[in-house]
Amino acid sequence: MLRLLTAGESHGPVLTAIVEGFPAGVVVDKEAIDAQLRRRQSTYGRGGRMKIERDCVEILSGVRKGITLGSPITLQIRNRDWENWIEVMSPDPEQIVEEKETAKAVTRPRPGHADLAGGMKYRQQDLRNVLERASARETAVRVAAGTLGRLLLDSLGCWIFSHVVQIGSAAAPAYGPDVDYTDLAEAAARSPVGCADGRAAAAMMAEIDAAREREDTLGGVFEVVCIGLPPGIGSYVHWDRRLDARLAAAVMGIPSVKGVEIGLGFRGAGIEGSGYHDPIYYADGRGFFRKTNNAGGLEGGVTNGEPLVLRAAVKPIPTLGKPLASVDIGTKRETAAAVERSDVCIVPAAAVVAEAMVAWVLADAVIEKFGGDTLEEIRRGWKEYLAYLESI
Ligand SMILES: Cc1cc2nc3c(=O)[nH]c(=O)nc-3n(C[C@H](O)[C@H](O)[C@H](O)COP(=O)(O)O)c2cc1C
Ligand SMILES: C=C(O[C@@H]1CC(C(=O)O)=C[C@@H](OP(=O)(O)O)[C@H]1O)C(=O)O
Repeated sequence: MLRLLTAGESHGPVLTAIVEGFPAGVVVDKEAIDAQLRRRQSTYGRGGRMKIERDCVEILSGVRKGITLGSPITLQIRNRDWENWIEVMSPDPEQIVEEKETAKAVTRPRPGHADLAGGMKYRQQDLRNVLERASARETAVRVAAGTLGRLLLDSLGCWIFSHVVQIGSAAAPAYGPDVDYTDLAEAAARSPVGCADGRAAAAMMAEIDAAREREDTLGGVFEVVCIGLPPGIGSYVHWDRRLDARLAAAVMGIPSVKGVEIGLGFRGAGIEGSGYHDPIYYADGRGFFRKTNNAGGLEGGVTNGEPLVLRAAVKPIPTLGKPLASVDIGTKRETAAAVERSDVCIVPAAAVVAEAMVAWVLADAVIEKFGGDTLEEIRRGWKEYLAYLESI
C-alpha cells in the first residue's frame, strides 16, 4: 500500500512529502518531476505568487544513484517567498516582527475559503493560522509525489494526460469515440489553458482576461485520461477498494474541486441503459473490447481495459478583488472579506495536480494487484497477467 503524507505552510520555508510503500528499482528522473512542477505553475490565469516561485524538487531519502530503494522517499520543495515572510511565519518567536503589515491578524474571512470554518474548528483569532495550510500551495508537493506514481506507470507502458474542457462559459466541443488521444494530449499540452481546441482555448483566455479586469474569478471543468491499463485494476469487493471511489477521493481532495465524474458521469444520468452502456465485442488478437466508452474505463470499481476517463468541476477562486460581504471575527461587524494577491483561474493548474493524484491512485492499485517490493516483480506479474488475458 502506498502512503503519502505532506507538511508545510504556504509561506513557510518548505513543503515536504514522505512517500511510503513505493517499490525498489524505479528510475527517478528529477527533471521529470520538475517538468510537472513547471506545468502546474505556468498555466494561464495565475497570479503574482507564481512569478516568485521556481518550484523544483529535492530528493532527500529513499533514492540512491537515481533509483528507488524501497525505503521511505522524502521530497522537498522550497518556498522562495519564505524570505518575505520569515518575520511573520517563523516558528521561532524571536524572529517575529509584530509591526510588519503582513503580521497583522487576518480577521475578515473570505467566503469560499477555509478561513471561517477553519478558524472556528481550531479556535483561531488570526485566520492566517488557517489559510497557510488550507492554501493550495501544498499541491506542488502532491504533484512531486504523484509523479513518482507516473514514473512507475510509465515503465509499464501507461500514460496519463489531461485537458481543460470548460472555463467560465467557454467550452471545448465534445469529442466522439473515435478521438485520437495522442492528438488531444499534444494539442492540450501546447495550450496555455490546457485546452485542445484552439478556438475554445482563445475564448477561455478571453474570459480569464475579462474576469481579471472585473476583479472576479472563474472555475471550470477538466478531464484526465489514462491509457494502457489492463482490465482488472481496482476491486468490486468492498466500498473502499473500488477504484472509482479512490479516484474520486483523491481528485476531490484538490482544493476547489467540487465534483468528480467517471465516464459520462452526471451527463449520463438522463440517458436510458440501452444508450448508456458500452456493448461488448470480441476479436481474435484483440480480445474483448468496446466501441464506445461511456463507462470511462471502469465497471464495478474495476478497470475494463478501455481508457480511464475522469472529469472534475472546479469552483471559482474565493479571493476576490472586489470582495463579498463578510463579518470581522473580532468586532462581529459587517465588513468586506479580506483581499490578497490571488490567482484568477486555476482550472488548468488543478488539471495538472489531478493527473498526479490519478497517477498516485493508479500506481497504488497496480502495486496492490501485482505486488511488490520491486518494479521487477510488478513487471513480471503484469506480463504474466497480460499473457493470461490473451489466452482466454
Ligand atoms: C493550484 C491552485 C491555486 C489556487 N490559488 C488560489 C488563490 O490564489 N486564491 C484563492 O483564494 N484560492 C486559490 N485556490 C483555491 C483555494 O485553495 C480553495 O478554494 C480553498 O482551499 C477552499 O476550497 P474547498 O472548498 O474546495 O476546500 C487555489 C486552488 C488551487 C488548486
Ligand atoms: C502558491 C500557490 O498557490 C496559492 C494558493 C492560494 C490559496 O489560497 O489556495 C493562494 C495564493 O497564494 P498567495 O497568497 O501566496 O499568493 C496562490 O498563489 C501555488 O499553487 O503554488
